[in-house]
Amino acid sequence: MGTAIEVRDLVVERGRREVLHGITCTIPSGSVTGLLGPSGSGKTTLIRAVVGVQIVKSGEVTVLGRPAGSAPLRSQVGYVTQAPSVYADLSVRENARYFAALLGLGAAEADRAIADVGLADARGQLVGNLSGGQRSRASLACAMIGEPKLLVLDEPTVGQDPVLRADLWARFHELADAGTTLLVSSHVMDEAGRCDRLLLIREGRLIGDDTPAAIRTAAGTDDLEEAFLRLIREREQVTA
Ligand SMILES: Nc1ncnc2c1ncn2[C@@H]1O[C@H](COP(=O)(O)OP(=O)(O)OP(=O)(O)O)[C@@H](O)[C@H]1O
Repeated sequence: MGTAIEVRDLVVERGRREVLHGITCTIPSGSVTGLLGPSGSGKTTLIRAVVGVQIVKSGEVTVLGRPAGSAPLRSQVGYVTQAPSVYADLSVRENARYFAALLGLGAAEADRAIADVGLADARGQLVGNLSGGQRSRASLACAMIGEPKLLVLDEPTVGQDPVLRADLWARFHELADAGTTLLVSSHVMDEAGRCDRLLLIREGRLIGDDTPAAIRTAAGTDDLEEAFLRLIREREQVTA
């Protein structure tokens, strides 16, 4: 398994305050990596650096062997922000066909992506009339068109019911099995166990980078939420 993302000594300032303090990690190809951490810990900032839309103070981010944000990566990286990025005045199908057309792809690709996120029955509806959870899935469908090699998803399951969340996670793993790399942020600990690997971030620092099983073993608990808390306490003792 190769490396899809390599982050080295990444320091980022936002609003003249340092919010990432030297992050180093590698993310393997063809896997689902979860980026977990409390609100404000720096998940979105790290994601933005990976996608190449974040000004960085120092350090390096390499994606699929190229500097993050470089032009050849544009068709290979799908990014879904927390705010759905679809057109409210177009239907689900029109949105998907528009994004497919930008990549030189046809209606079949668009329809497949819509079905993949469970929106086939709502494909004719205007996005502006969808529920919040449906709108997020419409945005996800558009990012999945063209089978990008890397899919970066910022809290993709917020607002989804348990059945849909399970379906989406199953789909993420199917994509990973087919070779796609997924980086998925969440602050919901019960989703952490669904990932192949976890990056645990707190206050702009990585405090865990391993498989869920290894993190549970290291922390001496089966409960990932408790494991995260123990890692935080250990850190605080080390730095006290
Ligand atoms: N545009 C901005 N200008 C200044 N500071 C910002 C900006 N965006 C985020 N920050 C700060 O950067 C830090 C990290 O924010 P970030 O959005 O990366 O956290 P997060 O872990 O994604 O949070 P959440 O789970 O709430 O989305 C926070 O302290 C936040 O206040």
